Amino acid sequence: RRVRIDVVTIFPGYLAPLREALLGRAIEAGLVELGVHDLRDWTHDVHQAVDDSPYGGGPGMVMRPQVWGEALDAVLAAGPARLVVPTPAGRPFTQATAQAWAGEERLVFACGRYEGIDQRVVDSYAARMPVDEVSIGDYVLVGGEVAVMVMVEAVVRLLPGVLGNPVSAQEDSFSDGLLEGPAYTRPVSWRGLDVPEVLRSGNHAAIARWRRDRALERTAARRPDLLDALPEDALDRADRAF
Ligand SMILES: N#Cc1c(-c2ccc3ccn(Cc4cccnc4)c3c2)n[nH]c1N
Repeated sequence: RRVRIDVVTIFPGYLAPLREALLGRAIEAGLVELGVHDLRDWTHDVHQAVDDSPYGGGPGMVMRPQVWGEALDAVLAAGPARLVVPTPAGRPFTQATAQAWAGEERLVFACGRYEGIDQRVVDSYAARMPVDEVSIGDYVLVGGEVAVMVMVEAVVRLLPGVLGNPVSAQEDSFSDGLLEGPAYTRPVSWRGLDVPEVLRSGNHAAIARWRRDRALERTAARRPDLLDALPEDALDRADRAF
């Protein structure tokens, strides 16, 4: 099964890193097909204008619907797809979102800039296909390109054959609802700091318990919201010490 990913942007060069390393190999292996399109290819004026002033006033500029409509009609002509529009006002993009999208045949990402894209673009396509307005986090970026890089990486790593060691969905970090605990490798002592004894004990039950305790401790300290979101039966008696 292969996934076709198309990205429309006024900065196609911004997406070049997608063709490096792991994702680049997935593309070469034919697991992923990636198309990056310059939105300005669908302008017709000498200035290649893609933005205009916002109705109702306010700061900045808004991206014009006509150009986006022609670009997306052209890209979507290749077949049905899920349209993804990154925006600070989007629903949170989570591991669950990545899991869901990993099952799609085609994803088309519309990267906005300025203050975003005229809302009628989303509204007009939402009438005929799944359209997701998503945000990768509670901070403000200048455009959607970085968000698309994040989302494409999170999705493509889930595709069979992409990762060398295919972590199963339930083993993936965040899948048990807790943060990953600390990791260690050689040397056993480094700048006066030693690897925790238990990890070298060979006692796999003790190691599993220690790792769970560290994950619970870290989650309670850094992401208490994740603890609150755990299903009732997720924490056993030993877990409740945290
Ligand atoms: N996903 C995501 C995002 C974005 C994001 C995404 C697309 C666009 C297109 C334009 N802008 C700039 C902009 C627009 C409106 C207000 N403020 C800034 C973007 C920001 N910012 N932060 C995130 N987590």
